[in-house]
Parts: sequence; structure tokens; C-alpha cells
Amino acid sequence: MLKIVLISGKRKCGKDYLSERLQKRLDGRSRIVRISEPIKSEWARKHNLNLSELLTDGPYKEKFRRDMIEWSDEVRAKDYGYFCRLAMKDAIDHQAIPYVLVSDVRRKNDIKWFCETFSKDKVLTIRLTSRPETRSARGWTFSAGIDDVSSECDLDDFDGFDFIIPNDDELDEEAIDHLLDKLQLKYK
Ligand SMILES: Nc1ncnc2c1ncn2[C@@H]1O[C@H](COP(=O)(O)OP(=O)(O)OP(=O)(O)O)[C@@H](O)[C@H]1O
Repeated sequence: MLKIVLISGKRKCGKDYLSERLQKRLDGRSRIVRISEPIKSEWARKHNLNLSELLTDGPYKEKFRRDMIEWSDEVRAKDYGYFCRLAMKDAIDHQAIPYVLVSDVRRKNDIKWFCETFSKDKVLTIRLTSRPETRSARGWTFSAGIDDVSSECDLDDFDGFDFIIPNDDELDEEAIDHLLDKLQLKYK
């Protein structure tokens, strides 16, 4: 049965890290979907930029982050599901893979779109939290226009998460299995 896990958390809380750990443990039963992918691919096409560099975690992505946020907000204002729909297109076409891990959920409207589109019983929400010191040690520094806008803060006051997971320490295999058990996702 299709299950969609929506993973959110502030920058450098470990959303990608956790998604990859879960995917590895689920061994072929899951795929990772990133809402930022269609944002980046449309942005790259529009501005004739290098998409593969934009998709990696580095200075190139950071250089365009603020402008991409502003532009994608304008698109979302007209259609809040626009990027979620594009990001999920391939995943829906490959339903043989039962679990989808959405690794960069940032807004209440993202959650709303998934619940409306797939029904609430298929959707699980995770909020990852890390202390500011932990995030700094992972390379985060506060940037005005990025850390104080809705793409980063909209979910701060959302109180409907199914699971809130602290991520300050190394997650060992037992911790990953424990989380998968809580999510009721099957692994071997
Ligand atoms: N529990 C953990 N143990 C060890 N390293 C971790 C852990 N969680 C995250 N990291 C590391 O911290 C860094 C930031 O994590 P990650 O890229 O997953 O954050 P993110 O929330 O996806 O960030 P962003 O929103 O900026 O894309 C990565 O180098 C990742 O490997």
C-alpha cells in the first residue's frame, strides 16, 4: 500500500540524511522525492543554468537559493500544489515502489496538498529538530531572506506532525529500525 512520508525540518536538521538512511534500510521499497527538484529544473531552464550543479549541496545552490524562493513563492501563490504535483509525477507512475519519502517539505500547503491528493491515511508527517549548535556544526549560518521567510518558518507553528524526531546525535541502525517500526513501514 502506498505510504508517503513527509519530512520537514529547518536547514541542516538532516532531512536528506534521514531520507537516505531510511531509503537504504527499506532496500528498494522506497524512493526519495524532492519538491525542490522541479523548482530547480524550471529555474535552471528559465535562466540557462547548470541543473546538475544546482541539484548538489554547494555554493552554486546557495547563490541562487534566495531568488528561487521568491520566484517559487510567486508560482505557489497562484497554485500551491504546482511543485508538489510535478515532483510526485514519476513516483505516481511507478507505484510498484510502495513508499515515497518526500525529503524537503517546508509549508503547511505542501502537507495540505498531499493529504488532499492521496488521503490522510496514506500520509505520515515527520518533523526533524536539531539544536542551533548542531546545525551550525553542520555548516548552517543564519541568512536573512532565507532563514526568516516562510519557506523556512511556515511549519514552525504547525501542531499536527505525526512524529517529532530530534536529530542531534549519530543515528545508529537500531534508531532507524525503531523509527521505521513507528512509521509502520516494512523492511527486511
Ligand atoms: N544524525 C546525523 N549524524 C551524522 N551526520 C548527520 C546527521 N544528520 C545530518 N547529518 C549531516 O549534516 C549535514 C546536513 O544534513 P542534511 O543535508 O541532511 O540537512 P538538510 O535538512 O537536508 O539541509 P538543507 O535544508 O540545507 O538541505 C549533512 O552533511 C549530513 O550528512
